[in-house]
Amino acid sequence: MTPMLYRATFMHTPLDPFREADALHVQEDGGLLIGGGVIRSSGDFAALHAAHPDAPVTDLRGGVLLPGFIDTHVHYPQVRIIGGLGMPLLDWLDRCALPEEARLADATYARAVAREFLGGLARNGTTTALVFGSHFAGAMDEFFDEAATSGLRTVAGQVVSDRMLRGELHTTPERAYAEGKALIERWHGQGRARYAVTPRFSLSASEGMLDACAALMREFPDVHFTSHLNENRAEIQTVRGLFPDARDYLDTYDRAGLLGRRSVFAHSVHTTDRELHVMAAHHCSAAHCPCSNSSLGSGLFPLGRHLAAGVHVALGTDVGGGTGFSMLKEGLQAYFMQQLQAGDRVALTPAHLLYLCTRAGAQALDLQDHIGDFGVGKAFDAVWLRPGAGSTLEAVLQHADSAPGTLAALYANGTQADVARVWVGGDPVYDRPHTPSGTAVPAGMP
Ligand SMILES: O=c1[nH]c(=O)c2nc[nH]c2[nH]1
Ligand SMILES: [Zn+2]
Repeated sequence: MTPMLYRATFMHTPLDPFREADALHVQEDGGLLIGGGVIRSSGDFAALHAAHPDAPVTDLRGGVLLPGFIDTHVHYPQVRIIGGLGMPLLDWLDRCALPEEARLADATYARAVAREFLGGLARNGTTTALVFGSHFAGAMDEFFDEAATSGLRTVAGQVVSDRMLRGELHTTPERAYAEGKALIERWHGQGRARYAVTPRFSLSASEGMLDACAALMREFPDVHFTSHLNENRAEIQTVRGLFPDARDYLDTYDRAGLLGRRSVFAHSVHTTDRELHVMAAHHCSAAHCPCSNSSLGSGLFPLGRHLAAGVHVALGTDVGGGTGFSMLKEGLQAYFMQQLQAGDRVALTPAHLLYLCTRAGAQALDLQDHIGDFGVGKAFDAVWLRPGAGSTLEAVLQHADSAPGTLAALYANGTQADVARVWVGGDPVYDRPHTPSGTAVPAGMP
């Protein structure tokens, strides 16, 4: 297949800015040579064009090309209930989330929701997501089927619970195991789909249920694991009462054998030093969800303590406790929340925000060798941000005097409307309606 040459100003973070200086790599008027959906070569456009004069050129000047965003915590059944403001977690679950999740018993309803959900990801430049699924196996088949059509990368699993929710959402450990096994055999590794074993949280999962999850993890060692952890004080108190022998919330998962480098715990707002130490020792990741934490009033995520303990951190939108699919907004909110920290503040730079939205997510999913940056050999998963003509963001970018300044402006001002085109594995998965081809470069734009 003839390779394609993409001409763009691109930025990415192949290094971890929390550990290394100069993690933000910027290529003004750059080129990315793509063959078979993979980056074959990268650098200065003129040099690449001279070396590959026959490669067709896609001109993406007049904007910025970034690696596709990676959302490490987002609920598929909750897309229609975004915006349930004014409640703490457990009330919000009872009043907003769980009644809607029960509706996914209907496969036709589930399919429509899956389509809306996947469309929301793609329109916002998210190319990979760790997706909290539905309690219904049938709804997961609908989801994976729609995900294949969407072209997005998804790591998703049936959510399992056997107490404290609503009867319709409960299952048994035996059934959870059997349905999970069938779903893994049907979907894990098919195209761009992967499976995540997903007990909702220890509050709604008995020891027997967590053991059933662990049995799946043992039988299929390359699947992922995700759940919630230490989001809300009332939740933590309830978990303490349900697991009197556990040392803490994390221990409820640890005792079942559910911690590993593919384990992602959402929220981790009130996590103790002991728990952080154990998470780091097992190479677990935390999915920080700052919009959700703000909306549900869950608390200020202790990023500094996670980093100091060596716990890997990525970002999640947590739709629908969160407020939408935009990873730009999520990054900005992460920055805001660090600004509001009293003592333990981590000053997040634009490079940190880009890293948290891209490569950090890849690492949380143990997919850092395949996605997350524009290194040679990585899949071409990308988002082209190009503000609309006459927009405020266009005006700001025209006057940005540095690459970090441009990136900061994208986080401060960028929305779904600025996402012009999105690719996964070199395949276009979203094209903004009525987008000019990208050949005309507004004066002053990068
Ligand atoms: O933010 C959250 N959203 C949920 O749906 C959920 N379920 C358990 N814990 C949760 N937290
Ligand atoms: Zn969640």
